Amino acid sequence: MRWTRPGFRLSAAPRAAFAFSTECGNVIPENMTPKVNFTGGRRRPWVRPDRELPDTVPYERIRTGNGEVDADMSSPVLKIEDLHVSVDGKEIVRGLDLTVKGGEIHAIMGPNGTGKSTLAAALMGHPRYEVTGGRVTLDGEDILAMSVDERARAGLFLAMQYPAEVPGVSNANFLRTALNARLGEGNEIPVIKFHRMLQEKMKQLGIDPSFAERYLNEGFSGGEKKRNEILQLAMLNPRIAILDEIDSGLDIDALRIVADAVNAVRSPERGFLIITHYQRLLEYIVPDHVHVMMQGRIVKSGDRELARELERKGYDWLKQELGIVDETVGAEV
Ligand SMILES: Nc1ncnc2c1ncn2[C@@H]1O[C@H](COP(=O)(O)OP(=O)(O)OP(=O)(O)O)[C@@H](O)[C@H]1O
Repeated sequence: MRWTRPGFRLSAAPRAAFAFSTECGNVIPENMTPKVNFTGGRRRPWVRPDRELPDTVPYERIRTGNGEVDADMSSPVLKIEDLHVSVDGKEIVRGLDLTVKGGEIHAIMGPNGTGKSTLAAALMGHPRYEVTGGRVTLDGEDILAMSVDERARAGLFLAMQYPAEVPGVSNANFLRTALNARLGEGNEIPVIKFHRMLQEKMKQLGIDPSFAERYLNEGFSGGEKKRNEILQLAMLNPRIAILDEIDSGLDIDALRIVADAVNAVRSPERGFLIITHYQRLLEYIVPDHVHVMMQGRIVKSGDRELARELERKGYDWLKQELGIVDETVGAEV
């Protein structure tokens, strides 16, 4: 990806790639080609139904009248098997297994420093987080073999705990670039349709229209950044959405608005992985499964009752039950 100021130019780059590369100073190749070398399974590229499809692609892309991505009508399956992730040579995620299917909401809870954000960043392909073992597939396709950009186009989305500020790139421009990259070459959304859609979603989320032309996250309050992440989710229509602490920094009303927005995009075609510290969010966004992460792996799973129990009792009872003395990833296991 390339962008310069003033009169910046931003080549095709979905949001996560952009944010990660901004954060990490990486350069994403300017001429990114759509991923079409699928060899089977249910993955499909986003091409117009009236276009000839490559031999290896068993289906067409579906597009709604208002230009929204409504790409895959199939239910996605994200499968994580024995995942190990290291940062700077230190193993943080230590053998994690999890399957998220379309229509499901999985909440991941756990004490500070147990590897939750590391898991999210590694799934999205943050270059600092090195996957040292295990397997992650989306509908059978090897996610780990894909670039950040390809993961985003395959339908993975990460709402980050600390969204990057990008001076020089307006929110609207960024979103249109990301959406067009998601739609694929030749299927770009017309400008007017895009702005209509953007205004509609901003209204739903209670975001002031002036935020469209403000630089991405620059000077946004913590809560505004989080709402903006959900705006991106609502616009990009991902298949698997990973939300890393979207509730932090939100006041009670904003929490409700954000939760309503997530509930509004809940569907059998979309799975959610929600990282949170607070049971309150899970009263609004009711999860199907709740998992507790300690020492870089899932140590207990249950339903929303588990979140309530954690709220009442804290983590100590669980540590005692499981015989865990130090839950952080720094601890020897
Ligand atoms: N980019 C990084 N550089 C160095 N260390 C890192 C990095 N990312 C994560 N870590 C380390 O990995 C460990 C787990 O961090 P992580 O942010 O994944 O935990 P978490 O469970 O999300 O914590 P919290 O609930 O506080 O957000 C911590 O010790 C942290 O310092």
